[in-house]
Amino acid sequence: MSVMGRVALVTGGAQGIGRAVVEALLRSGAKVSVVDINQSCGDVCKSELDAEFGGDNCAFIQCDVTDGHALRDAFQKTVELFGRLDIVINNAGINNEKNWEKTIDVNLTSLIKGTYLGLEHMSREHGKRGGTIVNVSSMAAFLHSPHQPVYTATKHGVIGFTRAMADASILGNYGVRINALCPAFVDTPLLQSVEDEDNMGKFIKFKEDFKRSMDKFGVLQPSLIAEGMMTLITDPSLNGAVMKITCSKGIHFHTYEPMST
Ligand SMILES: NC(=O)C1=CN([C@@H]2O[C@H](COP(=O)(O)OP(=O)(O)OC[C@H]3O[C@@H](n4cnc5c(N)ncnc54)[C@H](O)[C@@H]3O)[C@@H](O)[C@H]2O)C=CC1
Ligand SMILES: CC/C=C\C[C@H](O)C(=O)/C=C/C=C/C=C/C=C/[C@@H](O)C/C=C\CCC(=O)O
Repeated sequence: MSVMGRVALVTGGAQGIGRAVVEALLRSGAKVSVVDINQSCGDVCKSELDAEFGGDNCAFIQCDVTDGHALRDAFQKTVELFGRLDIVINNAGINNEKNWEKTIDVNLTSLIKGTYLGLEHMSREHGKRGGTIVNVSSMAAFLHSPHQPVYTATKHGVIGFTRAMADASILGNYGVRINALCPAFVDTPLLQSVEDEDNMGKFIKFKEDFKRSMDKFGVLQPSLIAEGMMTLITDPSLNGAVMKITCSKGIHFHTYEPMST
């Protein structure tokens, strides 16, 4: 599927992985709505993207994804601005073991809301023409990081939810492909949260072990994550897929055994 002329909404799109994905989409001819809580970062992002890709191709919508009404408005505004919606990237995420309830709210609850809103705007069930959703999980879902138990739980949850919804989409003939992306460590501002007790909470005492884990597994560049993301967005054969991206194996897929009776 070509993304030329298609419309995408990317949560957490103002920096890091989200920003790299926004740029990849714009480069391929999509129009993109950047939905992010950070007004100043979003303003800088918007002016830089306007300079590179032209002013009519991208919008910044300031929105806290945990505010259900604001998130609904962000979807609506995207459709009003660009006339349609084809691609939803639920990417916004935080690492906060101290305020772990907020981590569940941002990383899982809001991602579920974003998926349901995406379906309202794209599913054949709602009289729409179909589309694609990618939910951002993490390799933490496979390595159950002892430095981030709640973060890890949210990323497991993202995979379970995504795979169940992908099956629902087939059963319900939604015409929407739903996939998950699991990067290992990526060089973004999120990595700085390892230094901060306000984020790590009582697990700050494992900080050095955490850093050893980053040294061991390496740190990826956001551009590679955007490359994997574009495959999930454009490959029509992918639904319920769980893409992993690691330094050792690059872009690859997790395989599941078929369910036995
Ligand atoms: N950086 C890494 O090592 C890895 C990151 N991930 C996941 O990738 C996704 C993106 O992470 P990064 O780009 O690394 O993080 P980042 O911190 O660089 O960027 C996250 C973006 O999300 C926005 N955001 C945070 N809370 C929000 C909220 N309540 N409402 C709206 N926007 C909000 C931030 O303002 C920021 O622009 C997250 O889901 C993260 O869990 C997964 C694996 C590894
Ligand atoms: C302070 C950092 C905050 C948030 C980011 C968070 O820690 C996160 O999501 C990071 C996850 C990193 C996981 C890294 C693991 C990498 C593992 C691989 O190299 C293992 C090798 C192969 C995988 C096996 C397979 O079948 O693919």
